[in-house]
Amino acid sequence: IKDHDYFDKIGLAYEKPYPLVGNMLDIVLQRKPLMDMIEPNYYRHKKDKIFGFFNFTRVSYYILDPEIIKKITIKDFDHFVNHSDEITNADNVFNRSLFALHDKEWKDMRSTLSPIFTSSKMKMMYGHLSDQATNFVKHYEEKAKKEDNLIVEALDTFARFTADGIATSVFGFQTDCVVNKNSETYKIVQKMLHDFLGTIGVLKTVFSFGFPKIYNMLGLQITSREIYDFFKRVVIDVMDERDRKNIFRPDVIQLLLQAKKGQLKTEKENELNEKELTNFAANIEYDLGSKINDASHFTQDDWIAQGFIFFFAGFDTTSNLLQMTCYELAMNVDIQRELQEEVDEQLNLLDGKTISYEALHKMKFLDMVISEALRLWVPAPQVDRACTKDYDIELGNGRSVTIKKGQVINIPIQCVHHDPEYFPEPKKFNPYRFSDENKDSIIPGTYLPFGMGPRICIGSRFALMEAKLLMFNLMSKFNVEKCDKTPEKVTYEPNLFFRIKEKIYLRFKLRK
Ligand code: HEM
Repeated sequence: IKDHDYFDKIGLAYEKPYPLVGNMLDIVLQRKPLMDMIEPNYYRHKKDKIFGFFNFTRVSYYILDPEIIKKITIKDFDHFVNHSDEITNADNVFNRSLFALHDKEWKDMRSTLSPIFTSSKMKMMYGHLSDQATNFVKHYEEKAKKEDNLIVEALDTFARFTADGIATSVFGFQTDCVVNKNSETYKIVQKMLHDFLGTIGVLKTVFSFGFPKIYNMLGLQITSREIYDFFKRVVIDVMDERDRKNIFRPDVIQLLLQAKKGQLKTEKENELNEKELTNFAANIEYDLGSKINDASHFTQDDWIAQGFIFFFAGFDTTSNLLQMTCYELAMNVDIQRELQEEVDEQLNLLDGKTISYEALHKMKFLDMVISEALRLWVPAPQVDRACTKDYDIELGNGRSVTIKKGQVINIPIQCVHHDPEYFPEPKKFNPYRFSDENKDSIIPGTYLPFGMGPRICIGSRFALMEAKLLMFNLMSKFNVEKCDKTPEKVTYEPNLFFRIKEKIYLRFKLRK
């Protein structure tokens, strides 16, 4: 309770804390999902623009105002360069990943990696993902021919597709997660998630947060040896082999190898004209002014950590996006028909060929559907920043607050996305919010499914390409329908992780 009078002293509205657990009682008792717990506070304090919050014993803040969100993430980014280390400190692999790196180390790594995720590089990897999406649909076509009533469990189905997609286009190896129920790779991917999100992982994280010194003294870790060895094999051993044998394959490992040698650059002249592509939710990569040509100071473990984070950050998020897009299409049949009309128009133009990167990214309704799914069911409903230099926020009417170095601010993305002031009838799935006529009226700072500013998700283009390819192929052959087991209402698990509680079953019905 040491700091419980902190917000009274600085004159800021806050939520009354309990000893030790602060404002996290509902989470500790597993009574509510994090964002359900935050939402009433969001509306209670909205006019204050910011409120104080006790993350267990630590003083932190929730930022509610879009203008302040923009300032913190973009204009005054140099005060908020890092994510908090509350979770990342518990694990040596996560801790060296781009998500967790701090200050100059982050800037160097981000500058080194960002050329991997430009549109020209996405186009280079496109073929692998396109093959995965076609194979996925072929597999289910075969199944549907045998089973008239083909019911799938959405998360597992799309997680298998996402795992195969990342394995081939990031790591350069073919996996069998979609076609083989007992796939070894899929077991490893599930173990990776379980290490972090299972009970033991959560207890370790909470312990490391409360007692960091004892945690380190005991040499505890979250990533198991098996997962570390897996990423060592698929990152380091493959890079070494390619280097030795001079093998080239268009995937992220190839680009990492180039980055490691300091040879990777963004070639502006080869980039596609983003304005001609519809990718509303995609990131703008900021110029960090750090030109890294020599990446030799990064260690083997640094490269393993980047391979790990590409899988960890990209896998569950994209699977969830696909699950919730299909769920909404099953519940909103008119929207599904409209999407299929757009898909069919493209199919007519293609005359049996596969769709190109450009054509896929010019499909406006597909982009509207995905953008809306990301608004309503944002896969990462909250992001944070640690304050690196004291920062004053003007709150109006002569009020201000100073965020101190080391304190953490949270941005409740889901609350902003669900606020009727910014998105009328917020719980309604309405892709027209993102039509050409409407999208300019979206207030900057109120739509941020991939975060915002220089620290925005580096993989947004990859995720959108993967999701669009799957949806295009799926909609061309199947109607996605609700069945007896489809839940009418979907909620999140009552904990810190943003995972859907209900299993969502859907019917894949072959189109006539
Ligand atoms: C629908 C899919 C995805 C969503 C919604 C998502 C969302 C996010 C969000 C909200 C952040 C934090 C941004 C911030 O703090 O402002 C983030 C960071 C990150 N994401 Fe994603 N992500 C997705 C897919 C991916 C994929 C496919 C990859 C890799 C291939 C990826 C790699 C990363 C990395 C490395 C970071 C840390 C970036 C940094 O700190 O510089 N994500 N993501």
